[in-house]
Amino acid sequence: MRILVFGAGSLGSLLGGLLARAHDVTLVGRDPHAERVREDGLRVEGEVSAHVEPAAATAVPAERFDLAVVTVKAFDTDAAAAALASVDLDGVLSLQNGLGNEERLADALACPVLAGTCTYGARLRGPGRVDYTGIGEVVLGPPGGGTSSLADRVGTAFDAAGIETTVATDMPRRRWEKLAVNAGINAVTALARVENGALSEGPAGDTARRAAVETAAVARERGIDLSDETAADEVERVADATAANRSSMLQDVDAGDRTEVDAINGAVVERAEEPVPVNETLTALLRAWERERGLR
Ligand SMILES: NC(=O)C1=CN([C@@H]2O[C@H](COP(=O)(O)OP(=O)(O)OC[C@H]3O[C@@H](n4cnc5c(N)ncnc54)[C@H](O)[C@@H]3O)[C@@H](O)[C@H]2O)C=CC1
Ligand SMILES: CC(C)(CO)C(=O)C(=O)O
Repeated sequence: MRILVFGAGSLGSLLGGLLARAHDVTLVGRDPHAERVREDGLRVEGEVSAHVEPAAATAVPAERFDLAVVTVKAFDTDAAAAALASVDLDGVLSLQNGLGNEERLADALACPVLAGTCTYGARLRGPGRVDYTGIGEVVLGPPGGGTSSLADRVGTAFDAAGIETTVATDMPRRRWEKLAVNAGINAVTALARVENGALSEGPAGDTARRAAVETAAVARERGIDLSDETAADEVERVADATAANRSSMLQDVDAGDRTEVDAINGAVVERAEEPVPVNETLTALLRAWERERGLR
């Protein structure tokens, strides 16, 4: 399969590196990372060690691809969609966190767009080097649910590359469940400057669970079968399972970078029909932090 990975940072480089073991992969990212991959290949270290040599560029090549995997941060999705609009593609898969990415890609592109959630852990360590920090899985399928031959083909391709993959027919529920987890964990750990494990016993755990429960209520307003208990239990389960993690949003705050709060807690606030005070507060505080640093 000819696969384009658009947004070759941490997650895109890890998955692109794993996919390159079985497919013809082109990474689109930024220099110096893209340049080093062109010169010396890509080194995957951590849970798996590999040295692969995918093509790498800073702009989309004028070639045909069977699939584009989108792994830019949510606030870069519109630019990614604009860049992909000129590419001859059979399909697109978003593996981004947050809500709205698939819809924005589908609005801009003629080919089918698949939704995806990813619990692999990845961290770009320097040009040409990516750390595989946690084994997870990719779940993918049509954004509105149901089956598709594209989803089946992509699932087979990911399996062939040794990526733990589930082709799902209930992506709407899975996307909202992942959103509830991120709405609970990411913003709270970023503001408190704590690792995910601090939510299990500490005072911030209740805030995380309440943000997730608010998210579940908004999901039910939109016909998604997601209970308060499931949302709260998933926050606790994931926080325990990733206890030593600094969440991606905390890593963004650590680095002084823009966060994905608009696509996570902000997306809950934007879609809520009833007040969601915890998500409103988390969104406002992170936006204030970003504004203070000229990030928005
Ligand atoms: N890193 C991880 O372990 C996981 C990340 N995610 C999600 O995956 C998405 C990506 O996350 P990360 O890889 O951590 O972010 P990242 O910031 O490391 O990677 C995104 C990359 O896309 C590049 N990019 C953006 N626009 C571009 C353009 N127009 N042309 C070329 N390159 C462009 C950026 O330079 C950056 O290197 C986010 O939505 C994140 O929440 C989900 C699960 C795990
Ligand atoms: C599941 C969790 C919270 C793991 O840290 C994550 O997806 C993230 O950090 O973005």
